[in-house]
Parts: sequence; C-alpha cells; structure tokens
Amino acid sequence: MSDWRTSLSAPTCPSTPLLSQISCYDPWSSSRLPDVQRNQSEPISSREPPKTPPSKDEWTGGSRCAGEYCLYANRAFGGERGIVVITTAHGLEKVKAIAGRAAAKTLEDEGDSHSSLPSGPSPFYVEEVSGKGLGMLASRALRRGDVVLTRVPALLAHRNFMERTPREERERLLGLVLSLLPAATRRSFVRQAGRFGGHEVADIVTTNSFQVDLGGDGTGSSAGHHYANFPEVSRFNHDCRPNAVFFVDADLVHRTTVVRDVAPGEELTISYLDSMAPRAERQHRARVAWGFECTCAQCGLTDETAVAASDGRLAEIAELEGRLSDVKSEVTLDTVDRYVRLFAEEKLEAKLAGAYTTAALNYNLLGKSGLAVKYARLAIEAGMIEDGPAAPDVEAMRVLARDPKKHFTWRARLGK
Ligand SMILES: C[S@@+](CC[C@H](N)C(=O)[O-])C[C@H]1O[C@@H](n2cnc3c(N)ncnc32)[C@H](O)[C@@H]1O
Repeated sequence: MSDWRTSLSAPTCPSTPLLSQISCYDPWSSSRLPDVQRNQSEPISSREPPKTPPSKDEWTGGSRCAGEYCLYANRAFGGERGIVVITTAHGLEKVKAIAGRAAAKTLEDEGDSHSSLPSGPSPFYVEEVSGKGLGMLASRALRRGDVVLTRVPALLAHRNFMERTPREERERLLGLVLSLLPAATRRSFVRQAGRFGGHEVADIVTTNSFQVDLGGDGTGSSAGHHYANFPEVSRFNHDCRPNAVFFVDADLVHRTTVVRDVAPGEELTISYLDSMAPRAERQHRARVAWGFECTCAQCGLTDETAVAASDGRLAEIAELEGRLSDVKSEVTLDTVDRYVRLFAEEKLEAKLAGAYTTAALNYNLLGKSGLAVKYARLAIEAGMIEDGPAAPDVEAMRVLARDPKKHFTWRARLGK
C-alpha cells in the first residue's frame, strides 16, 4: 500500500528533513490509489432510506449508512456538478466547510486562482492510445506551467468504508451514487474505465480514484482518508517520467499542470507510482495495483546498460539526499550540483520542487547566497506547479529567497 500522506489541515512531517528546523509540515499530497483491500471485518448497520429527495442547493441523505459511514449528496456542489459523499459525521462537516468556501467560486471563472487554464479551446482531447485504452492528447503545443485541467470531485468515499466494509454493504451504498448525481456528472462518471470487474461503481472508484485527506478527527491515523473520484481526470494514463503533475488543494480542486514542453498530439501523462523507485519495483507496482505492464520510455529501455544507469542514478539521488538532509554529513558544492544534475539526466521534471528546495538550503548552508536564492526561486516555481501556491515548501523558499543571510541555514555547514 502506498502511504496516505498528510492532510489538508493537520501538520505532519517535512518533505525535507532540513526544513523541520523551521517547522514540521508535509506538503499536501494526493496520489493514485493503490490496490484496494477488501477486508470484511467491521460490523455494519443499515437504516431507512432518506425521506427527502436530493435538492439542488442543500445536503441530503444521512439515513443510508454502513456502520458509521453514511451517504450524503449535494447537487449544487462545484457549480451544479454535484457531489456524493460517503463518510462519517466528522467527514461531512469537513466537506460542508469546503463547499461553503467554494460556493462563491466558479471554477472556470477568470481570476480564480485554480483556473489558470490556457485560453482558447481545450488543451487536450481524448483518444484511443495503443495498449492503454483511452488517453489525453495535447490539442496544441503546451509549455511547462500550463494548467490543462482543474476539477472538483464527483464522489468522496471514506477509505475505511471502501476497504473495510463488507462487500454487500459497500455495494449497496455505492449502488445509490449514480441516482444522486446530476445527469451530466452521471454521464461522465459512468464513462470511466473499470479494471477489476464486478460492481460498476465500485470498480470505477477503485480504478480511478485519488487519495485525499480531509484531516482526522483524532480517532485514528486514517480518519480523514478518502477516495476522491474526478471523472474527467480519469483519462490520464501513467508514465514513470510524466509530462504533467497534479495536486489536490484544500478546496478539493484537482489541478493538472504540464512540466515540460509537449507537442500537439503528444499524450499527456501523470505518474501513478513512485517515480523514484527502481524500474523493477515500478513495473511490479503497475502490474499488481493497476494490472498493466508499464512500457513507458523509462521502463521500456531494452538496453540493460541503460536500465542499470537509470537505476544507478535513482540510487545515487537517494544516497545524496541522505547526506544533503543531514547537516553533519560531508557535503560540498559539487555534491549539490551533482544531485541537481541527476534529476535532469533522469528526466524527473515532475519531481523538481523537492530537489530545488534541498539544493537551495544546502547552498545556503555552504554560504553561497546567490546560488541559494537562484534555487529557492526555482523551488518556488516548481512547488507552485507540483504542490500549489499554498504549499509550505513554497512559503519556506520565499522566506529563504527574501534574505538568505538571515535564514537559519546560513553557513551552518561552515560553523558560521
Ligand atoms: C485511470 S485509467 C486511465 C484511463 C484509461 N486508459 C481509460 O481508458 O479510461 C487507468 C487504466 O488505464 C490503463 N493504463 C494507464 N496507464 C497505462 C500505461 N502506461 N500502459 C498501459 N495501460 C495503462 C490501465 O488499464 C489502468 O488500469
């Protein structure tokens, strides 16, 4: 299972250990869901169906439940898009708060910070891609930083409901989802691919969801974890060296942004997996969790020397990261330079925010304020793309870029 990192609200651990010296946090993260466990351990209960039909502008439901997880709907969420939520009472309160904040916003409105979509016609179209089913293709040339899609979810389902509720009870609630979504959203929802077979909605959710954490209620580490389904986002296929990245912000907006130049007709991809893992591990994960053989350019290398070189670079990045994250370890300017170059050589344009943050901090630790500011600015640019403008790393790099010599890291590797 992949980790369920961080939450919208709860502070957790830093993405780079050096930053823990400022404050402890972890950037908000959402990633593709792993294979779903179908444990059947928790008792469930069922209540009477809701008496009131869903109305356009209020939350309905709360009477169809499996244990502590109940079904709620709001047809006005996201500007008529509608949402169905299967969660605890605490989870519902969190979603209501988000809906309240988002109510004033229309996603595609100009001036909305979430909708910096390139102007003009859609930047992508959906088409069959050999060996992958449908995929997203660029309809024109795109550049790093171009946002190609922003969407709010159509369904949120608590992780424990999805993974621990007995199948029959789970499918009983999931079977009501389509009838509670507005017609247009329902059509998008059912067009999503399934992979596991069986119950249609359950299959769609397990094949196409992202993990989001609404913030716990203190009753357990997974209390805020939800599967979030964004039907229009579900056409992005996987690549271990993707040309686009995504994050889900505190208003549950999923945003996908291009990280390198993309030619018209080129497929737009995101990574479902840990791009930093060695090839065998990535391929295993794609096979086991997603049921496909990863044939992306990096996995499809046929020359064993090239494979070994790629895995070697990833191992070296991990080793250097260990040293760069430890103020007491032996680090020179060449170490930092080598670390950054490895990301470029390995085509890791989707993972630059952390790399540049580590570089900026280390240049400052070594008393190189010019380089520290240069990399802090690069980290801000990459962080806005990978994690969003509100990400703690982005703010931390703003602080460093403003006045490197007043930063706690200044010359700290040199004994001041
Ligand atoms: C979220 S869907 C992506 C869109 C999907 N291709 C469709 O037709 O709707 C995930 C599924 O797409 C397929 N897929 C995604 N990336 C792939 C890749 N790199 N190679 C082969 N199949 C892939 C797998 O079947 C996977 O379970």
